Amino acid sequence: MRYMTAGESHGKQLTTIIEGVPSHLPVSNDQINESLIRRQGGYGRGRRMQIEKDLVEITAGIRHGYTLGSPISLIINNDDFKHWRNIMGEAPLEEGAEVKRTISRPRPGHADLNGAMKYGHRDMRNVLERSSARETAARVAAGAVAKILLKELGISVIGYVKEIGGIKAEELIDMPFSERVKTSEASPVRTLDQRVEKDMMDAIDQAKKEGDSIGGVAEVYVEGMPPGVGSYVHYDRKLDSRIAGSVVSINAFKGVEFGIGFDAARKRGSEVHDEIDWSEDRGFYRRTNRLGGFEGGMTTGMPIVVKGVMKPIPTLYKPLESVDIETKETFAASIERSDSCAVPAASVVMEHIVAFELAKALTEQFPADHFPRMKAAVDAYREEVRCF
Ligand SMILES: Cc1cc2nc3c(=O)[nH]c(=O)nc-3n(C[C@H](O)[C@H](O)[C@H](O)COP(=O)(O)O)c2cc1C
Ligand SMILES: C=C(O[C@@H]1CC(C(=O)O)=C[C@@H](OP(=O)(O)O)[C@H]1O)C(=O)O
Repeated sequence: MRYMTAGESHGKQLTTIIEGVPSHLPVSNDQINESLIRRQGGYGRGRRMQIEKDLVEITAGIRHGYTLGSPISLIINNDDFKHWRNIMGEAPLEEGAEVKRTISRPRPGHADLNGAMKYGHRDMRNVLERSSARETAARVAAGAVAKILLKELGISVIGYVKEIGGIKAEELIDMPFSERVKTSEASPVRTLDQRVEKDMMDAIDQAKKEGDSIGGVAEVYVEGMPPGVGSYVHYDRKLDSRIAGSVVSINAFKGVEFGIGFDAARKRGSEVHDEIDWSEDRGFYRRTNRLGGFEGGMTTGMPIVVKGVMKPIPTLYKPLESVDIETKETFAASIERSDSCAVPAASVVMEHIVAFELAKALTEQFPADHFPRMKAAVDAYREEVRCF
């Protein structure tokens, strides 16, 4: 399975094309829309989210509610496009006319300056339109299809917030999956720890009041992955490394941890590794899950626990200084609108990005042309490893 996306933030629409989804998988607009709506929510978002109502249109690859095995094409409209029609250049420029409102002031923390140098753009709108996190809507659509495949195989994935602006949610290792879903959905900041929810909201409000922004940590929790998915035999088949790469590909994500993560650097081996045990009904399992579900680039069969670190939003009402590429003069950027914290929304993005990597790995490991055949193979493998 692989996917590509196209679309500018204020352009007409976003497009996602997913290739390699098995045939005969039931997929509905409603399931994808549920994911898109979840991504738009969360405390700390700016005015743009009041304009957009992300809904998917399926234009290829699905008939009568089932996948065909051919590429799936998904479209999401940008409702804001109607305000940007002229600036986005729907029609070619007339002879001698100039593009209106060109951007010559690169924003610190964004792709603007490096992207302009790389692609030779003097108007940095040509960079920022595509580097915007608006694109994560298209990625969530791909992840929503992956989540459907995983669910049919008995694998559940949920993302939530662990930390915002230094306020940490408690580790709730024993919280059941369904509780994680319910609690995070009911929380305005999508945390599992209701006691810190208000403090997180206050921290967002405070940052916003001061014209600043804050980041945090999102966590994705996965139950039901069979052991041995991924591989140790070659670097680019290690599933933890693929997940790490895809998490850092989310806009503003700067780091990844599995299980106890960076704490492992400060502990002894006996406090880090998970002892192996066996029982008649479970087969082999680990007594603890400090390594977060991976050993040797493969799943252990224990829950996958992965964290992603998101930097504070770079566009600030309290402007940072930069240099105009035309005048070479220093300026302090003033802005019209921005999110002040997008960690709650990004936790939903991360959930879908991890889901896609898991579904992709499973389609590589099991026959994946026809979903019922794939499911039979996964079920048979589960039984084989349970009796190992
Ligand atoms: C869901 C989400 C929403 C975001 N919203 C904003 C925003 O409103 N303003 C902003 O400056 N950056 C926002 N960002 C972050 C920028 O897109 C990102 O920092 C920028 O493209 C530079 O990429 P990098 O931080 O990965 O280097 C958002 C990121 C995500 C995941
Ligand atoms: C549009 C989305 O996020 C956007 C991501 C973003 C950025 O710079 O990354 C900047 C903001 O857009 P605008 O400049 O139009 O206000 C966010 O709203 C979205 O998540 O759908």
